[in-house]
Amino acid sequence: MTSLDSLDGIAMAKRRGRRLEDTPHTQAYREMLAAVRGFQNAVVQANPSPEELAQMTASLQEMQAMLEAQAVPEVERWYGRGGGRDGKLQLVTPQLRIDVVEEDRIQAHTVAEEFYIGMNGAMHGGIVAAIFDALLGRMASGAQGRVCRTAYLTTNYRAITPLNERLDLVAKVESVERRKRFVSGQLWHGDTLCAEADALFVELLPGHQ
Ligand SMILES: CCCCCCCCCCCCCC(=O)SCCNC(=O)CCNC(=O)[C@H](O)C(C)(C)COP(=O)(O)OP(=O)(O)OC[C@H]1O[C@@H](n2cnc3c(N)ncnc32)[C@H](O)[C@@H]1OP(=O)(O)O
Repeated sequence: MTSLDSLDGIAMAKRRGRRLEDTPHTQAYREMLAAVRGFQNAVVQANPSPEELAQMTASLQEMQAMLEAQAVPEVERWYGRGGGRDGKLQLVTPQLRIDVVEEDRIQAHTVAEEFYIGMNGAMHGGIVAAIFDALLGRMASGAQGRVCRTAYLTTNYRAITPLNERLDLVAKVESVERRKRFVSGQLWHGDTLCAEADALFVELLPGHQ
């Protein structure tokens, strides 16, 4: 099964949402993902020579083939799992670290590395929105681990979001109507409000993808 073959959304989310157990093997996977993050940061900052580029491309193609030989169906993958206070094993956003979890409020922080650059030292706006999607989605899921999907997410960009600096995040449940959770969030750099978002998450019903 590939990611194109889908299970019931609730069943998939319950299996994929579990924290990845700690074994030497999964620890090695965590270390590889951390190395990929480091690599991504180096890629966006370097202009290598043609010889270096040819060498790196050949190495990457070799590594890609190793990974492709070990591909597993989505439901068995370690990527996207994790959970806990250090967030998920993923590369889409900077690592989000959850500091406080309450029933209707979450506090978290992150530091976005160079890979997430838009222009002129500012974080890419799509990444800001992706951070809110992850954090507000976590808020909507709550302690019960409700399986929700984003129906809409509106982001307002108030000031540039700097890279390589601590950013503080807060998410709140504003209201709940049946399956709908209206959630808001803010992203701060010190005393500066960089961005804020509001979103609707709808809880899935059995049988929904
Ligand atoms: C460290 C932190 C990181 C950790 C992260 C862990 C957590 C990870 C979290 C990751 C999170 C990432 C998550 C992602 O990124 S999910 C990926 C992005 N989202 C999607 O792909 C969702 C696509 N859309 C759908 O699947 C359906 O439309 C959904 C499921 C949303 C609703 O279809 P469904 O058939 O189920 O329901 P319904 O149509 O009967 O509607 C139900 C109610 O909702 C109201 N409604 C619906 N849409 C809208 C709208 N746009 N504006 C206003 N209202 C809207 C509607 O009027 C009705 O209201 P009412 O009549 O009841 O009053």
